[in-house]
Amino acid sequence: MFVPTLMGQCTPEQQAYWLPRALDMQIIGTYAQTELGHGTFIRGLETTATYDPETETFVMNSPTLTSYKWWAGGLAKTVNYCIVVAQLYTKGVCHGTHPFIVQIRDEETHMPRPGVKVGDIGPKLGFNTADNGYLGFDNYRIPRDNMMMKNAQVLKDGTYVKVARHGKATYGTMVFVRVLLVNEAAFNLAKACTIAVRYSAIRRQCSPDSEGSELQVLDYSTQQHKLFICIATAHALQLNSTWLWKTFSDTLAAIKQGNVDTLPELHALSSCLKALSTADAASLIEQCRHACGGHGYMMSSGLPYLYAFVTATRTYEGDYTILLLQTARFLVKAYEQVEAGKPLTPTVSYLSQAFTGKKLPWDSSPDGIIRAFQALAAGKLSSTVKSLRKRLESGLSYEQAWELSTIQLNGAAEAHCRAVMSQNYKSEIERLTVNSSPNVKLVLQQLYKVYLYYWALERTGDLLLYTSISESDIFELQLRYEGLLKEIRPNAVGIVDAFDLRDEVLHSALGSYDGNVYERLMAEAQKSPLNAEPVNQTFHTYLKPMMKGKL
Ligand SMILES: CCCCCCCC/C=C\CCC/C=C/C(=O)SCCNC(=O)CCNC(=O)[C@H](O)C(C)(C)COP(=O)(O)OP(=O)(O)OC[C@H]1O[C@@H](n2cnc3c(N)ncnc32)[C@H](O)[C@@H]1OP(=O)(O)O
Ligand SMILES: Cc1cc2nc3c(=O)[nH]c(=O)nc-3n(C[C@H](O)[C@H](O)[C@H](O)COP(=O)(O)OP(=O)(O)OC[C@H]3O[C@@H](n4cnc5c(N)ncnc54)[C@H](O)[C@@H]3O)c2cc1C
Repeated sequence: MFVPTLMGQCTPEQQAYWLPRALDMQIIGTYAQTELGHGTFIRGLETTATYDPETETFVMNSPTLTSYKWWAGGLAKTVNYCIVVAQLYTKGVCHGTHPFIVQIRDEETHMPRPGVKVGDIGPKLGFNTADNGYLGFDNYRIPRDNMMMKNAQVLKDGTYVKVARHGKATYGTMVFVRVLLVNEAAFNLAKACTIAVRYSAIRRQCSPDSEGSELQVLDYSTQQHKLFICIATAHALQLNSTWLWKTFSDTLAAIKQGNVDTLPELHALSSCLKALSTADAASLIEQCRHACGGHGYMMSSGLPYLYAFVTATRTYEGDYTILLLQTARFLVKAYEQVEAGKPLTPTVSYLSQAFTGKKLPWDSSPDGIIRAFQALAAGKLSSTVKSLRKRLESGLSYEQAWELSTIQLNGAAEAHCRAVMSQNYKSEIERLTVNSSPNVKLVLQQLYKVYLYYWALERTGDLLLYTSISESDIFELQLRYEGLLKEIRPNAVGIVDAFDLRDEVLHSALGSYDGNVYERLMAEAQKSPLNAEPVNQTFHTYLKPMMKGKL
């Protein structure tokens, strides 16, 4: 995050100075925004940067314990520089949060600079290869030029000058990383389902009849139900990630031309896609672990590490709930635009035909299901706006009405995101397979149908509310879904092999390409320190005395 922020928040002159040093690893930096007391609420950050025109410096200070920077990766022992997000004060006026480049350690000795308190925040659920740290300032001075001045400046005399064309320019790095995290979610879910599907092809357990041999667990419908949605979702996230990256790049290009019109939609998309992709990936990686029984619980399976790494992405770079609420803000505005007969931006254009007051006729084709997801999202949004307005009419303020409606707002945002993801998934597969062989087309179509049927069956309650789907339609869809799993089974291992993930990347005794699971599990077990000697010394110091009643 250090380099992208230098690129996004520095003037060209500042980039010319800092970027080569960062890219050359002469300086190592991190992005320190979150504090002990605040992560989500950026406007509530307490670290201060007060400009002193006498010395043309900013005085960095941590006025409270809760103002200590907390969490930044590499902060504890690795970095010697930080991008610090602090409340900017000049001429006695606070201008809100701004980014500053702050040296925290000596470039030669690596000792913390005087006035800087820095350390490690301690063990975490995962991510323990990163030294996430804390950072406090005691009236620590930095040169005026260390304020990142692309979007705002403080002149030598302390005059504050706003440069950015849009109010949230300083939030740009977060949008960039959120876009990257959708790809990260896809990549890690692909690893987990490669491990689980390969292992499920090796593992034999239970024989349906006394004479027969034990079945590959991948043959069981319940195992296919656990795992094939994981494969389908890995593809869905990858294709949405590529689509979102293009949307991001187009928006950035437009902003460079002075046009910020598409930024609100990008913020809404990056927020909900980051939220859903990281949450789906984390829960499906856990599902892959469930599918591998006891051996899935071994660190040597690679699955606990993947889960611990990915579940953090649901929180950092914007908590799941918070980001969905950002998307909901955008959706409520879109609803008002429909009412006013105004044009809509592409990803919410389906709303213009949605509020008919009638249930959408159920159509179980892939396009029909995508339309149903859109109807579901529109229905939830409409119901949410109705709740908001009912609360406003009761005399509540907008903030109070909004807060009371946030559960529904999040539901509407999640439904919208599912509809967008489903639409992108199908259309990207069709675009990319135009010249593919019939077999490749068939397999990829089967996978997006798994995704559509799975989520339709997960949302039958909502579909009954907003479409004409009947009990028998649901019964038929369930049968069709279960039949589709059986069609995919023969290709399942080939499909995960196609992720082309090397053993060194999988780090898994269960998922290695050669399938020698049991030999690898035993080999990993031998590495346990407890196997260094036949009798551990704790027998003599604890067990034996206890057995003799001497403890
Ligand atoms: C090479 C591959 C690598 C990939 C990486 C994988 C490995 C990564 C490994 C480790 C990395 C971990 C690093 C983690 C870093 C962090 O976690 S950094 C800290 C992240 N923190 C957050 O995300 C905080 C979340 N909070 C916020 O973003 C904001 O507080 C907020 C919730 C958006 C609220 O902001 P605010 O109160 O200022 O604004 P609002 O009043 O809600 O909205 C005002 C209007 O502004 C619009 N808005 C808000 N944010 C943005 C934005 N980012 N872009 C554009 N517009 C934005 C918002 O829509 C409102 O507009 P409106 O008034 O028109 O509705
Ligand atoms: C592994 C990891 C790495 C990280 N790396 C960095 C880094 O490099 N740099 C950095 O600056 N930060 C980093 N962070 C911090 C991260 O950005 C924050 O943890 C994240 O933004 C969430 O903020 P928080 O922890 O204060 O949680 P909070 O915002 O306190 O959330 C706690 C709970 O309150 C809820 N909540 C909060 N506000 C609202 C609201 N308005 N409405 C409804 N519910 C609400 C949340 O949904 C959540 O359920 C990292 C975090 C992790 C886990």
